[in-house]
Amino acid sequence: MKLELRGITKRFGTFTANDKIDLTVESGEIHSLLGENGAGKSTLMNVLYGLYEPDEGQILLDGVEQKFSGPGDAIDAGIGMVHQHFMLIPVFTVAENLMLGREPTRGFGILDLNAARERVREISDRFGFHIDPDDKIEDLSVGAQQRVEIIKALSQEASILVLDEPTAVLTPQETDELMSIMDQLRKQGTSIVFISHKLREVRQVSDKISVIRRGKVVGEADPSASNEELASLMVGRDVGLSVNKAPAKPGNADFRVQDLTVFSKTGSVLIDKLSFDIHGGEILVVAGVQGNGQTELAEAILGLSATTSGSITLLGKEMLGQSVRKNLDWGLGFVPEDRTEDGLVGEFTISENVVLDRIDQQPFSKFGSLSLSSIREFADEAVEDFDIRTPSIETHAGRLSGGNQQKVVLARELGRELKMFVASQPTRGLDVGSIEFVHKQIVAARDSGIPVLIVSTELDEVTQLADRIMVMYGGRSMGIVPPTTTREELGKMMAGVPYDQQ
Ligand SMILES: Nc1ncnc2c1ncn2[C@@H]1O[C@H](COP(=O)(O)OP(=O)(O)OP(=O)(O)O)[C@@H](O)[C@H]1O
Repeated sequence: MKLELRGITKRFGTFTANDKIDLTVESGEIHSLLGENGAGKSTLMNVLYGLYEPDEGQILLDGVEQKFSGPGDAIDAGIGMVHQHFMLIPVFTVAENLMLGREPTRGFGILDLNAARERVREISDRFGFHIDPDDKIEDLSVGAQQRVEIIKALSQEASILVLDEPTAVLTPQETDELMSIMDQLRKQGTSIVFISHKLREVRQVSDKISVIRRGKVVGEADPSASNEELASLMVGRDVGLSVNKAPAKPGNADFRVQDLTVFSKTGSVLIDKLSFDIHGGEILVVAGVQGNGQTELAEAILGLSATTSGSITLLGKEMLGQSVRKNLDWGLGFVPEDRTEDGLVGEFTISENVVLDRIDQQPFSKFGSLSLSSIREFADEAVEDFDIRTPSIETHAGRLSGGNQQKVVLARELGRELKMFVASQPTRGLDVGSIEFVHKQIVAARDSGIPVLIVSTELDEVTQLADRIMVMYGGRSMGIVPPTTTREELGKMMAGVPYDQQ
């Protein structure tokens, strides 16, 4: 089915998020939308999916104008959307989730469980998804859950599929699988609108690329264009795609982890007698396929893990067994993996979010009362320094684009005196210009002389940012290696082969 968006304008108050956007997606075409954080990509897709009513403009499918008053209408017209945060019910099976189908208010899509099972099998076989209709969602990997979302959309006869940053949460292998699924879907005539900040993927999979900047389409790019060309078209300036940093000048081993063991609620071992240290003025990047203990390591440092043994010390002080609050007050800057769950309070304003856990401290509180001018001043600086695209510092954080939410968290955590900085997936969802900026900030934190621990699944980020790399597999370290280690060697470590046995 051919999709045409003509002159779509969407305003939020006085702010124009989409400004007369024209976009044509041919039948069986993969059309990528490229644009910096806050450019208006998700807003445009929400208009297409009936979540927002445009202030101006038309949506045409095969030349016929559509009026959507909600997602139900868009689904009926053949539009499917795979959200970044999945809409599946974890305790139900794949087939049961399909039965629930559609939007909650619209009742059931497929009423008969056997029919739903059959539908899952048929679609899964046709595209090689390897999904069993009786699998429980909570038992599936993130990649498999995403395939269930795609099955759900296809079971509703979607002929236009919107994938909004689908690879942000995937492992490299899962990303490859998704790319080949997209290719299959295209061959069978499905049109796909693909949103990603990863230029390599966009170039690999697209038939066409449209670039959006500040709410306007600023041009089309050829998939054969170089990463540098795409980046500068997107951001409007040249972007350094590699990290510029002087060699580390490591000081003392300020941060030490000794025999750290972390247990799950059910008693299984998530981290197994892990020992390593990080020197002041050094960046250690913890690499590995998601789910090998990296998240648990970050959480243990913060003070979130319930059952642990061993020790974690920063400048000689034991952190394990302390409350989160104590560890933050001691000088730990912490960026969690999931900004919307753990990093921000969506209903609070940007000003409130940048001072969140320090609101009762100097200079934000004086003699027991809040100093609104200090809070405002700090928030203005954060917005300026971190280039947070927002109508105002009084905007609710939940209203910001994904990448800009991440910048709010980073601004808060880097904007104070730190003794150590820990960040999980610090550039997830960020555009290339913002990644360049965040990497500079991380290097600056290192150069202030503190130990820095970064958890990342992006190999490019791992090798560019690290002074040393620790690869985790099955809750253990497969070795601590220099950033010059080859991708092949790192790949083997990620698959569970210790460096000294290669
Ligand atoms: N409901 C809303 N109310 C007010 N402003 C909004 C709302 N939704 C989006 N915006 C604003 O519209 C702009 C575009 O946001 P959008 O989410 O479309 O960007 P994006 O291109 O998808 O960015 P990212 O790559 O960071 O996900 C942002 O400045 C955002 O703050």
